[in-house]
Amino acid sequence: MEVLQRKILPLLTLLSSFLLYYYLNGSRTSHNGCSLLQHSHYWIKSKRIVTPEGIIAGAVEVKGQKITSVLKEKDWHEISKGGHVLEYGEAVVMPGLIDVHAHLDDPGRSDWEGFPSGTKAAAAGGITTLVDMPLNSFPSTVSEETLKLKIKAAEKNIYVDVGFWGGLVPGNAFNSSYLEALLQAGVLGLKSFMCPSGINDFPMTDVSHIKAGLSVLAKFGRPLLVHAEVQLDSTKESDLDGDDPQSYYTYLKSRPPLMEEEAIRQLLTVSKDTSPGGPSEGAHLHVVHLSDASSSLELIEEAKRNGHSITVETCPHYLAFSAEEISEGDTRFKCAPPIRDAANKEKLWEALVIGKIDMLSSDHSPTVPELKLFGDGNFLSAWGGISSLQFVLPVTWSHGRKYGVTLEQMVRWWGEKPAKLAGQQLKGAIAIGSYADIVVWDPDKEFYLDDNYPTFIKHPSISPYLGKRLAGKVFATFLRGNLVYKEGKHARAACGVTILA
Ligand SMILES: NC(=O)N[C@H]1NC(=O)NC1=O
Ligand SMILES: [Zn+2]
Ligand SMILES: [Zn+2]
Repeated sequence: MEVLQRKILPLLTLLSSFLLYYYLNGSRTSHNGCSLLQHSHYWIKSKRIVTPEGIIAGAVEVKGQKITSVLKEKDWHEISKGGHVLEYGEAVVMPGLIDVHAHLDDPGRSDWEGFPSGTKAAAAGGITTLVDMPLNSFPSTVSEETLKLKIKAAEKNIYVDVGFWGGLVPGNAFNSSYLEALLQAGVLGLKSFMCPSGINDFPMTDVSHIKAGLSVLAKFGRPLLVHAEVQLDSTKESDLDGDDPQSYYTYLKSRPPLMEEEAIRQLLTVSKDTSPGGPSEGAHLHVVHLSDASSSLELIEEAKRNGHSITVETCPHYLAFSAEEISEGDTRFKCAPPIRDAANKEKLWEALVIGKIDMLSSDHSPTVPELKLFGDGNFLSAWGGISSLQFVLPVTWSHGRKYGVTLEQMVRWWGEKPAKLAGQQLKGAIAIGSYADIVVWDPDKEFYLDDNYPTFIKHPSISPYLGKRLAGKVFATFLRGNLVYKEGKHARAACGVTILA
């Protein structure tokens, strides 16, 4: 008995004060494991909060899932007494990124990426909402049934919110009730390819399919996203006979800017249906991953001037890299449309900065390392797709700084515009009533993306960003009020939700 008193009691006292300390300091995770923070009512305080009304020094109040107030420093002191405060100093507080173009490959190809690793990478990169593409998973999301398989695969496996695009393919394009069932089941819009997609159960569409798709989308007020490249007679494989498949220039030759230009020219013959008073008014056309900054972009400008409901995105890889720097056989850089020369890159930045390009997306399209064919470095047969999901924030910022990019522009390209495209009114802004989807990051902090950097994508080795020095480090990511990521660590439970229209 005396032993018990002398030895065990002090230990118990120590243990309970330890537990009490953690409880009071809020370092304990939430009871359901969704958050690394115990509080559900708190303030995020910083000198640089990016709001729709400009950058302010102040605090954002979060209660449950929503932002309940946004106050300037001078007004904050009075009201906040007693509340839990997360002090972030000079770090930037802005809306979590919305990536409207990611291939997460679940179900069916989770060896390529999958919902758990893809959404963990997103959270670590400051992305709080992803819209998953209908292809690269198996089966492709082209029907109500296949959407249900997506949703089932996502449930309890996603660390950020995930919405879905449905596929517009020749097999469903002229069957309006079938397409309506897919839209009613909750896809945020449709996606189609004007050239072979590289995926057998996702065949390409022509403008007649696209015209039919737009007329159905008009009833739902949702967009069609199009991969705008068409095959030309002049770019048949046979014309490349004798060209070195390990040379990036051979690949460039196989996909000239004219492929984009011609596709967009064709698209505009049907996007005019979306104009006010047109037969598909209410529908919207969105050109994904534009690479050609010359004629293709001019055509889109013309369509906008003529009242078509049309927008365009480009991706960080077209803004970060140029053909000149891609080494022989380095298929990490292979994507479609291809990364073009440095002069084109300059023009893309210019168009983005002045608003001719509306927004950014990752087009994260990973695969298994074997399909990148690093052994023989054949650009013509390796998988085309850039792995980038976790890095888009620092990549955009690091390269954008040279072009005078502002924090407000970062929010426009990665928050406001993509939220609008995906129909998410409660996302993409630090505003009262919006979801508390927030990223806290340091724009000045530089780092090497090396082995010491915590990466969460499934196959980091296939990403062309590995080994690069970047600026812009994510400290913390909040999703619907939950602190889901903090300095290399995720909340235990996968508490993202599926977003259905
Ligand atoms: N299927 C697929 O992901 N294709 C994508 N990859 C790429 O580089 N461009 C694409 O459209
Ligand atoms: Zn594409
Ligand atoms: Zn894609």
